[in-house]
Order: sequence, then C-alpha cells, then structure tokens
Amino acid sequence: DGTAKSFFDEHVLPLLQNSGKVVDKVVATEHPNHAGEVLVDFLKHHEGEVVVVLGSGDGTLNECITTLSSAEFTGARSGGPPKVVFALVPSGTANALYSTLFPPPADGTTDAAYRLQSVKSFLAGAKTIPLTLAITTLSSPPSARKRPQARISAVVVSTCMHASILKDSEALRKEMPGLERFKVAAQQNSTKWYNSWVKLLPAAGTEVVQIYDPSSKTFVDHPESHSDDPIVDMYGPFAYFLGTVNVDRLEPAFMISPLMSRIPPIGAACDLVVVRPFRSPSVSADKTETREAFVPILWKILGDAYHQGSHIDLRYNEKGEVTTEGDGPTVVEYIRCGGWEWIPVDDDEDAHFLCTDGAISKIETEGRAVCSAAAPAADAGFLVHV
Ligand SMILES: Nc1ncnc2c1ncn2[C@@H]1O[C@H](COP(=O)(O)OP(=O)(O)OP(=O)(O)O)[C@@H](O)[C@H]1O
Repeated sequence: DGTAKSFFDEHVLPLLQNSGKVVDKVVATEHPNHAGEVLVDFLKHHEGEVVVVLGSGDGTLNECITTLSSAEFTGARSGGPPKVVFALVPSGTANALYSTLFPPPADGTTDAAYRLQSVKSFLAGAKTIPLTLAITTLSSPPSARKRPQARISAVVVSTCMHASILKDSEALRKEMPGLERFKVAAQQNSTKWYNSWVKLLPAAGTEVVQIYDPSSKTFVDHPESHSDDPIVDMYGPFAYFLGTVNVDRLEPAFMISPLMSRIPPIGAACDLVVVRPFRSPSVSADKTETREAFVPILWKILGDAYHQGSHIDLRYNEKGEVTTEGDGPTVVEYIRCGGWEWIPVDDDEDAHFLCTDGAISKIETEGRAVCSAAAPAADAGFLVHV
C-alpha cells in the first residue's frame, strides 16, 4: 500500500535497534519478485536460522515462499528447503494472513501498535506457528506431454468469482490502491457461472471429507464420502469456489472461511467455500434470467462473510428464499478436505482461471488443477511470529 518504507524508517528499524537486534540487511523492493531473490541470495551467503521482517501484503510473502521453495542450495543448506521465520508488518492491500493472526479491533483502526505485533513477538522470543502450504499442480492434457507446473499458496487458492475478481482488479490497482477495487471487480463478475468437474479428497489423518453442519455447528462426515470410497464428486455450475489455508479471512473484515480459526484443523487441511446455484430449489436451469436472479443471493453470501462469516449458516427454504431457519439445503457448502481437483469444461473459458495468493494462472484447455494441503517437515518450512 506504499507505506512500508516510511513505516520501517520510523518504527520498525528503530525498534529493532533499540532492542539490540543486529539487522544484517535492509532492502526496499524495486520490482516484482525482488523480495524472493534477495532472500535466496542472503541464505546462500549466511548460515543458521534467518528471520525476515517483511513489510508487505500476502503477495510478497508468497513470492518469498515460492522462490525459496524452488531455489537450489548447497553446503549446509542442501537437502531441502530452508527454515525461515517471518515477522510480518502488514503493508499490503488485504493482509489476509496478518489480520487472521492478529484480528483488528472492531473499529478497524490499524495504528503502529497494531502493525508491530509480529515484530514484538520476535523481539520477545515468543511463539511461532508453521504455515500450511497449498500446492496446486496445473496439468496440460496428457497428449501435450508437458511437465505439470506447481503453484504454492499460503493463503488462498480459488477459481470462479474470486479468481475473476483478482484477475480484473489488478488492472484497477493504480486507480484504486485500496480494497475498493475488489468490490468494483466483483460487480463486473456477478452474473458469471462456471462449469467444471470437481473431486474432493480427505485430509491426511481423516478417513473422509468433512462438511460443516449449521445445525450442530460442527463438521460432520460428508454424506458422499465413505472410508472405503472417500472421494467426493461435485458437478457444476459453480458460482464460487475458494479454498484457504492458514487464514479465516481474505481482508480484515471479510471472513470467508471462519472455521479455520473457530474449529482449527489438526493437520494440513484446506477449507473450501463452494456455491452451486442449483442447490436452490428455485434454480433448475442455467439461463441469463436465472443468473441475474441469483446475483442478490451471491451478494447476501459475500455480505454475510463481512459479518463474522455468518454466510456459512444460510439455508434455502422451499421457495428458494435465503434464511437461517429450518433444515433446507445450505446455500454455501463449507468443506474441510486435504485437497481437490478442478477440471474445467473445455468451452468455458472463465472456468480456466486459478488464483493462488492473488496471482492468476490459466489452466490449459483439457487441463486440470489439482490442489493439496501440505504441512512442513520438522525443522523445515516457513514459520510466522505470533
Ligand atoms: N518496487 C516495486 N515495483 C513494482 N512492483 C513491486 C515493487 N515491489 C514489490 N512489487 C510487487 O508488488 C506486489 C505487491 O504485493 P503485496 O502482496 O506486497 O501487496 P498487495 O498485493 O497490495 O497485498 P495483499 O496481497 O495483501 O492484497 C507484489 O507482486 C510485488 O512483487
């Protein structure tokens, strides 16, 4: 958001200095991926544990993780990705990870004290938490005989509306540096539905895929996932399809996957938020009018995500109206799983976009995206001071 340099000069660097911490290197990024390059170079020339005080949003954290994961190290650092500890200073647009780890006060004020919490944890030698990574493999059709491409996320992997919003909002960044650009891009994409085949896989350590049940407010076994055949098939059209790791929100107030913090997973798991319009008793065909009629429901879901994530308790009544009463079908399918496959229908171009922590990739025609949540091995991986 353009504040990182002055905030570091005024607050972060003096605080580190006054606390007796030796700062080996200070870098202001000059181009995309600069942070990752600096970090790899630093690790190649220094031994031991490295702490990175990172003033950025989720996108730059992702660049660091992605670059480190694919870099080749020699000597003491050979044999796998290094362990790197981050102290985060939120300085991006959304700051999803920081605002999950340090929920902002209800009035939304994010003063210097708010932004320095992870750094203060580092100075106090306090707790770190390991990041779960979502690894998405983008495959070409088998006939292309090309190597699959991997994308790493520490926050979000999405298709459908969210990927379309992120794709379109980047073009608006200069004009609208704040969160507003996501709302404008959402308007532009509100009537799109996306056609794809989906498979859901259970998380490691659980036999079956789990789904949230608003009546008991807990996860229950997905009715189509059984220990002898745990994979769940899902058919479209989809309006929303988004998975998170580590975070319960994508912006300070937009709590799209609230159960990540309310019912934290035990191992590596991904929380999926899926909206399929055909779950509504009043939707039985994919036509322009039905898509338009569904827009208010989509806004209700996204609006309720801004109200402590209450969208996960919405149901349809028999007329297709949205309510929090009764036992009708849930409007949102909130799933906890170990991973998923997204196989877009060939002629649906919009279904081919994938968002990984804000970066957009295109799935090739006849290709697919396969995502799985992975926990770091002991003494490796990426940790954050909390
Ligand atoms: N000097 C620079 N010039 C141009 N781009 C830069 C420069 N420094 C960093 N970048 C790029 O700017 C982007 C900003 O990403 P970052 O995640 O830090 O902020 P954000 O996207 O606003 O936040 P969030 O992901 O939390 O919404 C990154 O892609 C990064 O590579």
